[in-house]
Amino acid sequence: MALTAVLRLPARALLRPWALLRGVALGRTEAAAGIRNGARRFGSQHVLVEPAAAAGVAVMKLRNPPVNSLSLELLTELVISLEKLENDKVFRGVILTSDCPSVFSSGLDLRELCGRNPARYAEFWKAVQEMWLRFYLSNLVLVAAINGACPAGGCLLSLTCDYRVLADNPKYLMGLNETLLGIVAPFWFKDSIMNTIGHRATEQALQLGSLLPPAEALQVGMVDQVVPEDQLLSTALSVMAKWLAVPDHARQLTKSMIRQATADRLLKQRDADIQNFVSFISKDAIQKSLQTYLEKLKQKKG
Ligand SMILES: CCCCC/C=C\CCCC/C=C/C(=O)SCCNC(=O)CCNC(=O)[C@H](O)C(C)(C)COP(=O)(O)OP(=O)(O)OC[C@H]1O[C@@H](n2cnc3c(N)ncnc32)[C@H](O)[C@@H]1OP(=O)(O)O
Repeated sequence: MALTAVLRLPARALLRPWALLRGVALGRTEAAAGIRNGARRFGSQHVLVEPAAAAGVAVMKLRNPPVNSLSLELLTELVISLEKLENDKVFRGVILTSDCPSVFSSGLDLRELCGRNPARYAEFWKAVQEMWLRFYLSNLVLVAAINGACPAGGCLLSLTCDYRVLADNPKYLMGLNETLLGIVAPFWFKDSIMNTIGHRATEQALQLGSLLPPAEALQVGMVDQVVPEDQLLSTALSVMAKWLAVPDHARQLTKSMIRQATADRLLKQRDADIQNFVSFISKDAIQKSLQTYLEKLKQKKG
């Protein structure tokens, strides 16, 4: 970026060099680098963050086409983006949504679970843990505006949020379907859903690997609201306004009081959980199941 262009930027942009550096790294223009109508905007390859119409609110969009599978890169960028927002005192709430048509997130990237070496599995699982811990314990208000299918790890990501709004479309199925892939959702996936929909509903949803359409997701409490697709963002903003009307310190301490014990269960055994994952996913039978599932997904089109 030329010096003259830098000098034309508002002073507050210069106080946040990461926003500029990101723009420079991506070779973008001044507007795309983060300054549009006086509002900051930043992005990485797979996560786009822009200020919402409401003060103090950012919209974080997943953009890993075609289906926002949670690769190591996307998971890492999600955590970095959230951290930037948490460190920027301007922001108090984030609306999490998808930039890919009709899919919120297809869950963990199956290519990360197949045919890799143990070190890579361990690195990937650490990133999944990190994403969950950082989003689950974030002191920002997180509202998921779910604008597409939301299976497995995608559902987990939405469960870290304080509130979920789902667009009303029968194709937007949601749930933890791990058992249908022949794999097992770890205890902290189970804790996330059980804290949301309760014990009995979890017994069914998790064992059956249920993917629920909007009306059923609402009925069981997996989402808090189902709205027509064209009202998704405005609803998320209204919800956000209600949550932001509460003083931050009181809400944050309350959130932590409710969620910390669940997070601590993982924090106390992160390494063991990684080892468990690596040995489970490396088994021949599990690899076979996953390969078959991936093949079926690919054949679906043909
Ligand atoms: C007792 C000890 C326990 C220890 C536990 C240890 C480990 C296990 C835990 C692991 C937890 C795993 C969590 C996960 O998240 S696994 C991922 C599960 N995800 C799914 O089942 C969703 C699969 N995808 C779909 O159902 C659909 O793709 C869709 C999201 C509904 C979108 O449908 P559509 O728009 O029709 O797109 P396509 O199906 O045509 O897909 C387009 C291409 O994307 C590829 N794809 C889809 N999903 C994934 C994925 N998750 N990862 C990688 N790639 C994916 C698909 O194959 C197509 O590829 P192509 O264009 O090359 O054919």
